[in-house]
Amino acid sequence: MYFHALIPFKPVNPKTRLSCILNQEEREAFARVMLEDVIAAVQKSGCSATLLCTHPFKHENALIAVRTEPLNDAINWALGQFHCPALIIMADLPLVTAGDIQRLIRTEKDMAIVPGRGGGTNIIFLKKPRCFHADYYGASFLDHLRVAEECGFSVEVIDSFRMSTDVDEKEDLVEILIHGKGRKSREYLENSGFSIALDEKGRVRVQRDPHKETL
Ligand SMILES: Nc1nc2c(ncn2[C@@H]2O[C@H](COP(=O)(O)OP(=O)(O)OP(=O)(O)O)[C@@H](O)[C@H]2O)c(=O)[nH]1
Ligand SMILES: C[C@H](OP(=O)(O)O)C(=O)O
Repeated sequence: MYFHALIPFKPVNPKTRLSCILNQEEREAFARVMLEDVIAAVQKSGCSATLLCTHPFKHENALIAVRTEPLNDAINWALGQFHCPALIIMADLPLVTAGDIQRLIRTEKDMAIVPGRGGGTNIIFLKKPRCFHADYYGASFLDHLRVAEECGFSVEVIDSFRMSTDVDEKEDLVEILIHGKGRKSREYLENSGFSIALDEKGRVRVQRDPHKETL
């Protein structure tokens, strides 16, 4: 089945929670390569991509809508335009695969949802998007379940390591370095001097080659 994927994307000064290890130029480049990984998976799954961007942006494989309002307002504007099922997928999920996306769009329920760690929402598939409204930030996963209930939707919650791994904090980079084989995001991190190391308690963490640090 062929569906439309809506990908919110902030190209300017994104991923501020990574400011401790990446400067603004690097965060913008890193956000773009994560987006590339997401678009590649979306396209391979047979879906088309529309980027809902805060600023003007170009991509050869995606339609662009520039919306300057806050995230939820921008998504809710877009949902109102849909006459067919829609996928909302965040741009910071570089481990996602085409098979993962197909798993969502094949749901027999009215809605499929993938939680992010810490209470967030990483992906939503909606058969009737016009009835729904987005409520991202905070414990958005619980909020989206509540909205689904108000809409009378049946819901499938999808448990998936790859889809639940959103990249917000420094610690999340470990997952890309370990599980991101073939991903542009992993290549970017490796070329920027990142690698994994063990801390004194034996936990895996990221480290950066001081010669490639720019902060
Ligand atoms: N259209 C739109 N997309 C947004 C906006 N804010 C964030 N996004 C996108 O929404 C997704 C999830 O956002 P966050 O994880 O908070 O990303 P972020 O705002 O770049 O990161 P932080 O500055 O660390 O909060 C990512 O795909 C972002 O690119 C916004 O105001 N409008
Ligand atoms: C947009 C927000 O992302 P987070 O800040 O949890 O990564 C959410 O999932 O509600």
